[in-house]
Parts: sequence; structure tokens; C-alpha cells
Amino acid sequence: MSDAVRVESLHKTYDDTVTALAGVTAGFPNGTFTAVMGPSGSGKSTLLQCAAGLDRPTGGRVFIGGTEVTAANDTKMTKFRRQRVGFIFQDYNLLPSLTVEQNVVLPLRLAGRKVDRRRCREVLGHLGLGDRLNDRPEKLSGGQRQRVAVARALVTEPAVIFADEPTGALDLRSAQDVLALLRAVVHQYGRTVVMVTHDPMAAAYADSVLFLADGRLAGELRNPTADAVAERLAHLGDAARVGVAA
Ligand SMILES: Nc1ncnc2c1ncn2[C@@H]1O[C@H](COP(=O)(O)OP(=O)(O)OP(=O)(O)O)[C@@H](O)[C@H]1O
Repeated sequence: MSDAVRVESLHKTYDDTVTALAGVTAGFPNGTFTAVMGPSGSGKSTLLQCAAGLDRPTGGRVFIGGTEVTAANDTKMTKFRRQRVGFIFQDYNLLPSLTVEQNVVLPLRLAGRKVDRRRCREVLGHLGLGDRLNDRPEKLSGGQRQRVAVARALVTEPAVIFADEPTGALDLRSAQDVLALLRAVVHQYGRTVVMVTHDPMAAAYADSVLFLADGRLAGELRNPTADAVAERLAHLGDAARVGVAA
């Protein structure tokens, strides 16, 4: 199975003093759902930002769909990201002045691509938003807003969708709906999802969990359960407290 995303020897330091990533090598195979977990400050968001081409690593390489994005200049990287990467954020990042449908087609417009309205409506219909096309985000619940964000991430048919705490602002029921949807995005639409989360219940929806501690990979759990994830995290916390990566 080829990798949708591969990071090699990824390093990131801030201001020459803070080491956020200390050499992470990992592959995210096509058509899989991976959760990234670890104690606060372990480098999860930095890994996501660097892997997504939103930030540049201090060292190492990032490949998306086989193309090395770290070799591209900023303009090329932005263009590539618009074509090949989808994003889902904790706070939805929908534009309040645009309707649901306008929000969803925005990435296609930004990428200068033809807008296939029938397909967009089809995706929104599958996500249970077929009757909300002309509503503005303020009229929607948190769970519905996040479903719009999922639809927006899907329409460009990206090589990978990165989700940063996508359920962090949702109640349990809406969180479960969005997580089930992300699983469907992977297992029915065949997309690849990489999700940062603090929540073992959320991580249990993924096919596997990568653990980070102190900017390094600290293990992987396949077919995770919430209990197994929570236990592994507790031990990572112990290791981080005594300064040893598990
Ligand atoms: N822009 C920045 N400038 C300086 N230091 C930063 C910056 N962004 C992150 N860091 C530092 O890099 C380290 C890793 O941060 P990161 O946000 O990646 O961790 P995280 O695992 O996502 O944490 P959390 O779970 O709390 O969101 C931390 O020590 C953090 O303080």
C-alpha cells in the first residue's frame, strides 16, 4: 500500500531553542484513518502543520501523494496544498458571510478549478445537508457546521485530509456523528485522514494511532480501543514526566 503522506526525519525548532519535532519518520497509507496522540506539547500540531505544508520543518522531508512538498517554494507549496490537501479544524473555519454551498465550493474556486455543483450537492446530500445549501453557518448546530467542513474537505478529492481536534468543540453525540463520518470518508470514499486528538474515544474510530512524546514517535496502536489508547497515553505521560520517551 503506498503512502498518501510520508514524513522523513522531520525536525522543527522554534527560535533555535524549543524543539517541537526531533526526527519523526512516519507513513500514512492511502485509504487509512490515523489518529495522532500524545501529551500536551509533544508536537502533534507541529507535525500536522508541517505534514500539511502549512509550516516548514527545520529539517527533513514531507511527501504528499509521492511529491516532495518540502522541495517547493512558498507559492508552489500553497498551490499544491489547495489542489491536494483538505483541512478540518476544531472551530470549523467556515466563512460566516457565505452559504453552506458557497463555503463548500470555495476550495475549488481558490484552486481555480471548475465547480461541479451537482457533485457538491451530491456530497452535501450524502452528509445530510441537502436541505441546508442556502443557509449561513450561523443557522447550523456545531455538528452540522463540522459536516459542512467535511464536505468542503472532500470536494477537491484531496490526497489527504488533515483534521486538528475536529470534535473538540462538539457534544458527545455530535462528536460521534462526525467521527463516524470521518470513518466513512475513509472506508466509503477511499480518502486518507490524519487526525490530531486528545480524546481516546475519538482515536478509537481510527485504524491506527501514532503516539508522540517529546517530539519523537513513541509507538503505534493498530485497531485501537478507547481503553487501550487511554492506557498507552497514561504511560506516555509517566515517561514524559521523567524525561524518557516511551
Ligand atoms: N509558534 C511557536 N513558537 C514557539 N514555540 C512553539 C510554537 N508552536 C509550538 N511551539 C512549542 O513546540 C512544542 C510542541 O507544540 P505543539 O503545539 O506541536 O504540541 P501539541 O502536542 O500539539 O500540544 P497540545 O496538545 O497542547 O496542543 C511545545 O513546546 C510548544 O510550546
